Amino acid sequence: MNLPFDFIEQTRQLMGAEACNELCEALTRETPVSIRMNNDKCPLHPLHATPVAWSKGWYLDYRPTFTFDPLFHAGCYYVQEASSMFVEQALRQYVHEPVVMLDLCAAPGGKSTLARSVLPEGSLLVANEVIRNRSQVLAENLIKWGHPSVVVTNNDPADFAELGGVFDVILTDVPCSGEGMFRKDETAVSEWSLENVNVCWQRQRRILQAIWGCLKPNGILIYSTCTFNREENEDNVAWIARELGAEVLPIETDAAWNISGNLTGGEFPVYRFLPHRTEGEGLFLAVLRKTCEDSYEPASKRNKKNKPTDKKQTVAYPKAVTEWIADHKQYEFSAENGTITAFPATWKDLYMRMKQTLRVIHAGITLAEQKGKDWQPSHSLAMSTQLAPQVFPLADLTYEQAIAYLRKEAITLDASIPKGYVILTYQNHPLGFAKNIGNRANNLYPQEWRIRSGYMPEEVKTLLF
Ligand SMILES: C[S@@+](CC[C@H](N)C(=O)[O-])C[C@H]1O[C@@H](n2cnc3c(N)ncnc32)[C@H](O)[C@@H]1O
Repeated sequence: MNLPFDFIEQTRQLMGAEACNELCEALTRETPVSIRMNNDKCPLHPLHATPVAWSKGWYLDYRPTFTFDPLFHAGCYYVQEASSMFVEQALRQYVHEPVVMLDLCAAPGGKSTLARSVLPEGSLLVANEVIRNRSQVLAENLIKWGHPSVVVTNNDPADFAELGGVFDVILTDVPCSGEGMFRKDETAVSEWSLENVNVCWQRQRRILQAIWGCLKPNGILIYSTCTFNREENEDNVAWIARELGAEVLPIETDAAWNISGNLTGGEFPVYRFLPHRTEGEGLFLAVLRKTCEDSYEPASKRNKKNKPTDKKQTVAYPKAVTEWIADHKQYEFSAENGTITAFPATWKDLYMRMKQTLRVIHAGITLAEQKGKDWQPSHSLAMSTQLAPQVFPLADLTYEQAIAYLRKEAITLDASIPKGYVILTYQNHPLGFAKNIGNRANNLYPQEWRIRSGYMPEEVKTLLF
């Protein structure tokens, strides 16, 4: 890999010649493979793996063929590079009560799925992505993760102003110049320039400025990038503290983790993962508490004339559908435009406001979609940790059948499986629904999520337990 001359020069100035050389050498090495288990679905330890010290993640000694691992599609784990898992420490050390958290720049969903596993039960997570096709990937990953207290939106940061200062925690994992991704992503190297670093730090400030009023006074901001330069990191943290009004908070760490601190001589604590010192990609993270008292008033208070809501068609639906999830009394149900959704009742009012002001692309559990006179159970229900046991018959698939199902190919089930909607599982983990009509079963796997590759690796390495 040919690192840009200006990058080497900038890094040498920041950390000195020796550290810069070590970093550049580390950027030529193989990227470690790491995953995080979804403990709500699969609380197992992978084999041939070592724990990530600052998180509940695992480094694998081998590289599974994730696309061809049915458990990956079942949401049993997420493939995430290890440094990013440090967000877990920030949340565990500063969030102890149920909160409303916004992950503003969330796609593809690594830190959102992590946050959803770590937040105290009773919390609501709003995961947002401004780029439309990336927001679909975000929704897919959060649906597979299966937690019901999630809203996925596709909005520009400025759109959140109408909601008001409703968030206790905001994570801004901002778009950056990506120096920490150089060994993972060659385009990060080819697109890097000093001009782009300038564009990035200014864009990051605009994003922070736009969302700051949505954070409650005393709320927590987690600021992170995957780049090394000071402009996008320490300089931006100093700017947030000074211009927006915040104090920078420390995170307790273990010296053995080899995390580096502030490289600019500033007094405030920041956490840098440098690939020559820690086993992972580049990450910068800081935690701030909002000290200024200002936050946005919700739009309904600022302006009595509320935005007109979409004229959604509400329809009647069979109450039996509500029993497809466990603890259904904890949920509010709505049936709009041929889709039945269950959403945690605690957050009903906020959810209504989000539907009025934001582009919500997924929320809670999508239970069923209307097909003629029939209510067809949704994939989101199959993926949900709240799926009620014993409502649908189960059929456990062989590896070959599971891959065929995930490719959305036709499948035939054993004659003992009852007709009607069936949950197909692999190693007892739900993969999705099929409608068994006897001589064959209609494959209800979402078309857009299917495995597209016709290739089957000669040696299939899946995750080992
Ligand atoms: C570093 S990535 C997020 C990675 C993600 N947090 C994760 O852990 O999987 C930054 C994200 O910000 C989005 N983004 C780009 N421009 C943006 C903007 N102006 N405002 C908000 N987000 C933006 C990008 O599309 C990208 O998905």
